[in-house]
Amino acid sequence: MQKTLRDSAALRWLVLILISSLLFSTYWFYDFYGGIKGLMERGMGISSEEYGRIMSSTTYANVVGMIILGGIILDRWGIRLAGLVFGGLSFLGAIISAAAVAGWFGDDKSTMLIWSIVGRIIFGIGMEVVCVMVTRTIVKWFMGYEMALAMALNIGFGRLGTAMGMAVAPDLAAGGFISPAFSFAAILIGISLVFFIIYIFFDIKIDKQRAESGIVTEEEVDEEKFRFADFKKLITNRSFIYIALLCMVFYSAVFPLLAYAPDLLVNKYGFSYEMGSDGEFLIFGSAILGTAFIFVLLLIFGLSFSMVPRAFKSNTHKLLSFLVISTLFLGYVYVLRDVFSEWLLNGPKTASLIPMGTILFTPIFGSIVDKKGKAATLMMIGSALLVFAYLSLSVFNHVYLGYLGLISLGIAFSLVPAAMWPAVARIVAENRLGTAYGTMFTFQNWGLAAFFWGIGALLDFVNRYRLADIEAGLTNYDYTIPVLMLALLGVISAWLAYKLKQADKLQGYGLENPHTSN
Ligand SMILES: NCCCC[C@H](N)C(=O)NCC(=O)O
Repeated sequence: MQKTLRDSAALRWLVLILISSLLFSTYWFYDFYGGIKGLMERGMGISSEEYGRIMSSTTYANVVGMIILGGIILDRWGIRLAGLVFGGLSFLGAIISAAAVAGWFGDDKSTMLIWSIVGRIIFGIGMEVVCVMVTRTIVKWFMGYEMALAMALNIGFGRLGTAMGMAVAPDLAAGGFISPAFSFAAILIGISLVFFIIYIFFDIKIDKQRAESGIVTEEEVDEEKFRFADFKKLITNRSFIYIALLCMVFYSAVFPLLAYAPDLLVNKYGFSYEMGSDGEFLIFGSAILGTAFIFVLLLIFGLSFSMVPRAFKSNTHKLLSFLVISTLFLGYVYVLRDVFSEWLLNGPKTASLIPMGTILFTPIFGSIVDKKGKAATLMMIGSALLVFAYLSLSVFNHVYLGYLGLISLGIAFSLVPAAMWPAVARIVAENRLGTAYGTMFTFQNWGLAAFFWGIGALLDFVNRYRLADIEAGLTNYDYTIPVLMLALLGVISAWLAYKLKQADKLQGYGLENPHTSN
């Protein structure tokens, strides 16, 4: 058979970097706000409820079906045009948000708030469809090759964006000026769009080659398309309903918390927002470059731990490679010990370690699910860990219990997605997965809309008699009740995972069975 561009490993990985950069930059923009929540409140004069409203607005178009509509548009227009339009929308939304906080539309609070919301709505439309488009592109290039690895790397780039956005934003907003943090995040999306435009040349070429060699038939393309009949079938399938509800409730307990986690650590445990010079690692005199370097190395270690030993057949080689990576990792931690000990007292840096941890743990749990199965049980355990995490971070006041809570949260955030997304592939036929993910992301956005806003609103409400003192810096927000509310979501998630396990017993999708025979 005639060779195409995707038969070259180097080109496949180049394509992955070009398109995953969009995930990196859009996850960065989505999540960097958490690192500067306190600075935004002071800089824009907004309350926690208003901060929550800005975060929640990311989902407004998606709660009324924009992701599904975006999926249909993606089917009709294809990767190139849809990628440009939706990537362009996320860039436009980011520019509007950056212009809003820079005071371009007016520097009074309500103008900045309204335009920030407009920016986030437009960004949210683009971002979610970009996620679907990037996944499609990976399938196009990696089907029959290293698809699972490519998907893991892709989500790793996204998590790296989240972590770096949260950790670096306060450095960019030095002196309390939040505008540079917004402009930088918007520029990142612009750069990744340039990468996407470069990708388009490869996409045109491979489509030509595939057409010439007759690899893609019309029916094959049609198979992937969204159909309302599939949608109706999905939402009447008991197992799918439970897993979609679990997706909504679980992510509602995790993503919104990330938007408040640095502020929670600052207010509850007295962590800092801005980094002292002891915690700075400078490269060419720049703390931002230094932080970026530390995170990129963490990513490389995370991926090496989970992928290099697995690549060897013999147990001796597996063990040897694990020992070599562990030694290098310990050396890295030792050299940076002073920096890390400062980081663990800084709100944004500590919170950013949660998404970083998932890069290490998600592939490990993924391979456990492959080998041992027990997907529904693991989702129950992950949800129970959420309950522990949020009890530790709310009703108790000891900082070490707080760290333990954050670690549990990181494990839950790795365990549930690692078990959930492959489980969907067991419940739903492969050629209907696009519709299934679009539907689940829509449910997810309903939950996110409520809880991004709800945490901020509840925070203002329970602290209503102390708000003036909080603004004056005389006292701190009490996060107990808002975080306790998230513990309740953990309980509901565990119950939904249990119901999923029961439904699976009846319907026989085999969620508890291993994916591989060994
Ligand atoms: N903070 C990034 C938001 C990503 C939203 C997206 N719908 C999603 O859930 N992706 C899967 C994931 O686990 O990130």
